[in-house]
Amino acid sequence: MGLLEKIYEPKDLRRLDFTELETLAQEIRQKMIDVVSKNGGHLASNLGVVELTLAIHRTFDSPHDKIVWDVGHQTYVHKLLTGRLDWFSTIRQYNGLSGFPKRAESVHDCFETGHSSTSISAAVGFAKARDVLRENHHVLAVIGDGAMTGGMAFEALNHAGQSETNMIVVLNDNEMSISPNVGAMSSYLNRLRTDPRYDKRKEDIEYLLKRIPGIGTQVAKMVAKAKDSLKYLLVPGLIFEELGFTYLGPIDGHDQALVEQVLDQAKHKKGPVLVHVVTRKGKGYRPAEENPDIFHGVGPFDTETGKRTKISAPPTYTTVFGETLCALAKEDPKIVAISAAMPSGTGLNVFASQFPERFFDVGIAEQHAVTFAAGLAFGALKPVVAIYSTFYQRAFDQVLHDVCLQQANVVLAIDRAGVVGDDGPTHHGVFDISFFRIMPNLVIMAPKDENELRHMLYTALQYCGPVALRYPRSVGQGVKLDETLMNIPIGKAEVLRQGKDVTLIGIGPIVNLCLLAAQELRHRGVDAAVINLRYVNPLDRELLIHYARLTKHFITIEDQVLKGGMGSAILELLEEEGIEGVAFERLGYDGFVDQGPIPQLHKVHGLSVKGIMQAAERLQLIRRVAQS
Ligand SMILES: Cc1ncc(C[n+]2csc(CCOP(=O)(O)OP(=O)(O)O)c2C)c(N)n1
Ligand SMILES: CC(=O)[C@@H](O)[C@H](O)COP(=O)(O)O
Ligand SMILES: [Mg+2]
Repeated sequence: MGLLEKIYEPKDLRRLDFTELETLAQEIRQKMIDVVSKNGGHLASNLGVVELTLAIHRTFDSPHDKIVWDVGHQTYVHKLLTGRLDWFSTIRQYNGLSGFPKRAESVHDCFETGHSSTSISAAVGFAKARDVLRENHHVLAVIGDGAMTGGMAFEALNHAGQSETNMIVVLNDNEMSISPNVGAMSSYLNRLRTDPRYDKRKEDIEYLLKRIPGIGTQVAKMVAKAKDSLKYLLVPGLIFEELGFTYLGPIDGHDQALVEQVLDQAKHKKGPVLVHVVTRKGKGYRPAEENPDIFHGVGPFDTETGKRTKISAPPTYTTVFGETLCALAKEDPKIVAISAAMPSGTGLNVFASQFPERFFDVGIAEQHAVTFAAGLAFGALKPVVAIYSTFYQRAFDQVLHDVCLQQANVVLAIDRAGVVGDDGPTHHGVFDISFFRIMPNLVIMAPKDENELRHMLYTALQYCGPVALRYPRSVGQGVKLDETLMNIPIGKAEVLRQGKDVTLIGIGPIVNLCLLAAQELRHRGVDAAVINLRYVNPLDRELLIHYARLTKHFITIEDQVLKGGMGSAILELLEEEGIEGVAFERLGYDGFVDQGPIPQLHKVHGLSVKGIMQAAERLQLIRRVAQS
């Protein structure tokens, strides 16, 4: 039995000495490497916080003390130390342990995350609640340097610094977001990390003071006590100090004893404290240390070599998007691209290397990314902002107020639209049609395959006004890619199959299921039309009205929540047109969706041929479909 098996709750850690802790840290790293090599997951970030997490749990008393993790992708160590070792092998799997903090999973997960830069706000909330209720516990936010680039983090620092409440922000600085970290704050942290003057000057000043005849030693002692004022002497203008925080650091986050010592110091200070901890992303596993970006969120891999299992598959939508954008940008020098800290995830890394002056990584700042794009557009450029669907939720008002209201020529590329798989409910991109569809002036399109994606991107860049283009996380359909790109008329759907008994309508690649279902229905004597809607806004009103009158039965399917989605848009259209008597079935999600493999999630939620057949049965077009 290893040491890890003997840790049932965090307090078990407190009886270990530093040699045992070193052994435990190794066991934790091995466990994470083994499990993530099978399930996939956020390995590098977790390897980097082993000593830090041990130190936090040894210094503080969770769940009495509140530990709020930012993003939450680095909570595997925390999970292993808080009674979840037995389920750890199920992490990120269907019905398994979540890859992020989950309140329902443990009392030690006091706040759920997945989206970045929320931890300080939540921690101020916990701290203020404690103050109001006159309770007595510690509150910590653990935030990475990447997450610290997000606007919410600055808003919360601003609030916390003035509030004078007791709370601790642990800044885990590994110089990395998913890719190398960007921005002025990152440069500032780098200056703090690398400034040799801090320790040197402190020693020099103490030495000089001690040499003042008669009173030197006394003064040196007084100054050493007044550490904060000494620090002002040494590192003037520390941003965090100016904001009202006591700044402690930078310290080596892999020095177990030192981290514990400084956290303990922070614990006894009054008011907000920021502890700046320097760690190495991927620490302890060479492939991850060498490629922290690849091992940020990694699929299954060989633990010996760190190599991913290669499966031959068509290119992903993301890859086709990135390559098509580069091809178009070669011809048009006005095209520029913007990423919010995800150049490789969005396929814009290729653009970044080909057109470095025309590429902008703004950090984890989706709101800024969108308004910045509006500014670029009014400055006569053609900006393409590529953000995951789930992270566009952050930029709702910027799209509405800064892009749509002013009709800015901005292309909003919505990557990871639809369910995304193992990251689960925090990351599924299943709301964007609903929240974008209500925005006046916004054209919304989604391709049925990667070839259509290319034409749509071309169309979006030709169009005058805001366009949103949504596509999923998955690999493409493996179709041939046309060399010459063409405009797809705005608001025109595509009839994939004629039919007179029922109309199956889909948007995005999920529409391909309708073709398969139409064949099945044919065997059952039902003649189904299939429409690739292409545009949710504007709708192809004429075509939809024609098929409503002809078939009188509609089945819609979308990789999206039902409320406010594509099916809802068509229902609204029928109502507006006063068309009655159309029997309607909508397939999509009803609320948050669990984690799990994408095909399984589709199946569970009826986004399948069987699901369409069952819908046809409910419409009484066919008799009962066999249950399996
Ligand atoms: C709002 C939002 N945008 C983008 C992301 C994607 N994302 C997840 S982790 C991450 C990098 C975080 O870097 P950091 O906080 O430094 O943590 P590290 O992985 O380095 O430990 C990004 C960009 C996100 N989770 N939330
Ligand atoms: C934690 C986080 O938000 C990202 O790391 C996300 O998991 C990336 O998802 P993809 O794997 O789809 O790029
Ligand atoms: Mg980081």
